[in-house]
Amino acid sequence: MKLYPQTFERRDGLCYIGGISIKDLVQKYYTPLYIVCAQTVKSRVESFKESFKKYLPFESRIAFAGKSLCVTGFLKKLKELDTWLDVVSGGELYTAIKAGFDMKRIYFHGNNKSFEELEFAIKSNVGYIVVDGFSEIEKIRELSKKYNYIPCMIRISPGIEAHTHEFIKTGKIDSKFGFPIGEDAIKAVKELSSIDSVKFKGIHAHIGSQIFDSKPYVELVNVMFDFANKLNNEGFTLENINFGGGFGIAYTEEDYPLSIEEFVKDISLEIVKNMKKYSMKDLAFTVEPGRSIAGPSGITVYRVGSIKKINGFVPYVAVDGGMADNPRYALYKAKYHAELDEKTEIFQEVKIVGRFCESGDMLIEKIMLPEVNVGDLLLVFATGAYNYSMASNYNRFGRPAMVMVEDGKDTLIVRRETYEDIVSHDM
Ligand SMILES: Cc1ncc(COP(=O)(O)O)c(C=O)c1O
Ligand SMILES: N[C@H](CCC[C@H](N)C(=O)O)C(=O)O
Repeated sequence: MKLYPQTFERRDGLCYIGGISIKDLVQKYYTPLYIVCAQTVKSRVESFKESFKKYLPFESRIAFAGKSLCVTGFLKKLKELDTWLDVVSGGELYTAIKAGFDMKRIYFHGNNKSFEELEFAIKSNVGYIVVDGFSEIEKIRELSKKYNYIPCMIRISPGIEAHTHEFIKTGKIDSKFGFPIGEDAIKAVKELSSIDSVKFKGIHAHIGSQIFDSKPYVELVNVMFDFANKLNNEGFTLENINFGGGFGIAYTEEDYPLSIEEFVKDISLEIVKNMKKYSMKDLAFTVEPGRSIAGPSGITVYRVGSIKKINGFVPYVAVDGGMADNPRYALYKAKYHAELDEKTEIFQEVKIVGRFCESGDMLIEKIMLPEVNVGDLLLVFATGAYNYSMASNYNRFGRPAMVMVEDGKDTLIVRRETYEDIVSHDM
């Protein structure tokens, strides 16, 4: 099934991932449990790389969007796979440092970076600070008194509407992110370049997330080249154009996003056309996939703790997690696919709810499952991105553990939070 991580399989009535039975993993690490399939991560990264190699005769960079899953163990895996990285906070940057990431391969984003975060990034020698607004330019001007090399790009809002959830559209002109393309963006480049320590490196845009087709990207490539050409005409040279992330994934059988290769092909062909049209050279191109690498690599395992049947209504199946480890239904009415660990024969429609004190604490509004009993293990698929990274301690539940599996080996990359962890910040 397209929603399964690559190494997921059912054998003799049990589910396996990375060559290990989920029952065994749960015995060792309890529930809820996030499981990451390293093989899927690897093959999705390779898929980006191979596709660019095939269709783009220029340098390409795959910068993993840390916001989708930023934990040391996961970033170490990406480092092994030789990716770049996009971070949006001092905390994500610190995690990258802990993972031993090459700082030169980091893009530092954010619409309201603090002075301290900017200084931290400059001191850490990050590859690029992606400047997001005029207030940030003033912070950089101040920092230039102390530091003599500040590599900057600008984020532009390109005026492109991607068809996705309203909350995750970011390319519109009326957006909190970036400089509106046109006069403002040109003014930003001029102001930045007039600062002695600043080395202007290029332009970036991100149009939104969970996008299923390549049309808005093709439009984006054209808009970015048109703008790059304007900058060239004003005397500015660029070394990098970054098209952001947003490549959609399937959460249910009804989702049909383009494959990684299809996205990359369409983007690359448009880049090639534009390079010719404007006779440009010596440019590197970046994409920042988060969800499309981390998402399909992860599953979450819960244990069913209570079942409530109400005459004439769909039964409630409550698991030992919910909106604090996966807030995406509460935020976006996001849909997920789930299955039971040891049973496959479809039997009834149920609602999957969590254990948090909120009626909107739902994981799946409606799903057909086999007969469910208290104690069963429920697997929710495609939870690798924006689950752990958006998790909270609501109701003072600890965040679940995360384990990475590969070739029959399991590695704990996040330990389960204890009661002590939960009170550890209280004074
Ligand atoms: C600047 C930037 N790059 C990349 C991403 C990654 O998006 P996605 O996880 O949809 O690929 C986002 C948004 O999440 C973003 O804001
Ligand atoms: N930061 C991304 C969206 C992240 C969406 C993510 N939080 C989700 O759960 O889908 C953006 O602005 O395009």
